[in-house]
Amino acid sequence: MEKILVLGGARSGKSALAERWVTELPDAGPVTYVATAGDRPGDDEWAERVRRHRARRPASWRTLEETDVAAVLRTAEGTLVVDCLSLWLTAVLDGTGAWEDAGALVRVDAAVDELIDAWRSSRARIVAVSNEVGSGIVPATPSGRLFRDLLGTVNQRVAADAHRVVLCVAGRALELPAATPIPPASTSADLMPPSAAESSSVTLRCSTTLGRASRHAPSQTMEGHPGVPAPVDAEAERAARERVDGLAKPVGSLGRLEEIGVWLAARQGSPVLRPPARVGVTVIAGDHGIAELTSAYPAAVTPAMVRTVAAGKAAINALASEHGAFVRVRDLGVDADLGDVAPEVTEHKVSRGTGRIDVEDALPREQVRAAIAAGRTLAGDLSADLLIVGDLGIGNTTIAAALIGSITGIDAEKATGRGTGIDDATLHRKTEIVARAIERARPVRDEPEDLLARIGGADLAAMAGFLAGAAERGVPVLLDGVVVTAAALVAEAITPGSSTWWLAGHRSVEPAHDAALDHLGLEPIVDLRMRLGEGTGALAALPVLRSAVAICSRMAALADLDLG
Ligand SMILES: Cc1cc2ncn([C@H]3O[C@H](COP(=O)(O)O)[C@@H](O)[C@H]3O)c2cc1C
Ligand SMILES: O=C(O)c1cccnc1
Repeated sequence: MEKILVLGGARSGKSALAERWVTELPDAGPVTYVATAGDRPGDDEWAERVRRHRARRPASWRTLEETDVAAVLRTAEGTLVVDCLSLWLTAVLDGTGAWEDAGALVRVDAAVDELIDAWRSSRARIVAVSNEVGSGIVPATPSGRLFRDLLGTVNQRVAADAHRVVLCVAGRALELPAATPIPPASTSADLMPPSAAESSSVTLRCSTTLGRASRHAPSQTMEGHPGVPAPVDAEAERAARERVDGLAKPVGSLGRLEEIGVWLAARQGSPVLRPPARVGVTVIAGDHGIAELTSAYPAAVTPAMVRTVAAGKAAINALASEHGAFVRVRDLGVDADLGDVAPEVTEHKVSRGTGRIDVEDALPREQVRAAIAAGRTLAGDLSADLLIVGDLGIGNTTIAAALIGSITGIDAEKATGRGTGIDDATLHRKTEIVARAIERARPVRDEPEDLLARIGGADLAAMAGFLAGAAERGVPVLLDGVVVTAAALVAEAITPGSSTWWLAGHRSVEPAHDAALDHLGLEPIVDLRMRLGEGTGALAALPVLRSAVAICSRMAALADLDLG
């Protein structure tokens, strides 16, 4: 059920807001108010505060004075207001003696882990209130500093698993955006947009106070089974459809947004949608033997663009920083030495370029296998709850056309496009090369590894492994353009049924794209006449996906309209 975190300073209006929300809920069911304040014998002012709070609440609410919040969350049904996590933390510090004894911090850690676990798994709808205490100057006392740091971390961890987080200031609520440009402690620094780089050391330091400040999406903690896509939650899908149909609008009037919302609910495993909190873009680069014959640009652009993505200055970086996604780039098969960019950029490199696919194999089968495995690893080593993979490599639209032609059966004339913008003579040559590649691949068109060895490349193989790996782990993917969708066709052959975890982000100008999408039964979300790759078309669709989540999670029910 829905989890909401309300943050704010003292007297910001946070408790009143939480209570008002719950009072106004049409389907709150039985409401339990969990007061974590505890007694303060002999403190009359405190007793008066508690009395005032109580008087404000509806008489039908049950009040539970309880500091073991985790136990309450585990067994609760209906709706809970937990007020507040800061007093709960105070009680934990009191109970463990951790104010003075640093050795007792492990027990605080354990209590926080337990709370987070209960928050995540609780069947109740929960509105939790907590203090935002980090804005002032550094407290003068060690206990003040300890409390401030611990509470900041608790708030981060609770927020990471909340459907909504709001910040109250002066009695007004500010809805906090879902995506936070802060990488989890476990991932490498190359996921940061440049603007976040300065604050990263602070972030990582804070997040280790309690071991882990952010969680992996549940599906990410599962290894996944090679060759088998994770199941989707049909019951969540049915319940989400029913919920969406019952919102304050004519049935079906929000069109594709409704479909996307229901699709995502089935993959998140809950009819109550959560906006994607961490969107990870992995750009996979490689060179191709045919490039000089079929592209408008020289192959030297590939390594140059890898550097540009790593520097945060490519189109994909611009879109990602605008829409709260992280970008990393990996060289799987660039025909240049990129070891100096950053060690992780070449961590999975398997080749330098490929053979000319019209006359020879692209690469040996062992390299294909290694690249597929690398792709699977890359899909699993991010704590992202929405994945995007992008392509980078001069000549790669030729490879895409050949793969799409081989798998879907469309001929080279239909499959071949102008890529980066080639002239008629180059288009003619490219079409012949694609036709010869399709011919060479005919005997192995149903064998993904052999097909990639003949007419693919390390980058395409890694993208295919990535897309299969995401489906095996149960992480939704937004597909990009023609190159990524060519890899998706291969991934569907590696792990049949993978496409159930993918949404087509956009429709590329490249002619083979439509055939590939049709083959997969996918309908693109946007058509902006884009033809770049890098993952840009997928990111162009991300705001639409967020819109779908917004309508599905924030609207009133039709049944609650006051028709006089
Ligand atoms: C500066 C530049 C940046 C790019 N970013 C992606 N691509 C895209 O265009 C290339 C594929 O088109 P073709 O098959 O015609 O070579 C790939 O690098 C692809 O990622 C780029 C291309 C260029 C020139
Ligand atoms: O659709 C794509 O992915 C694409 C199109 C042209 C050039 N590079 C990529």
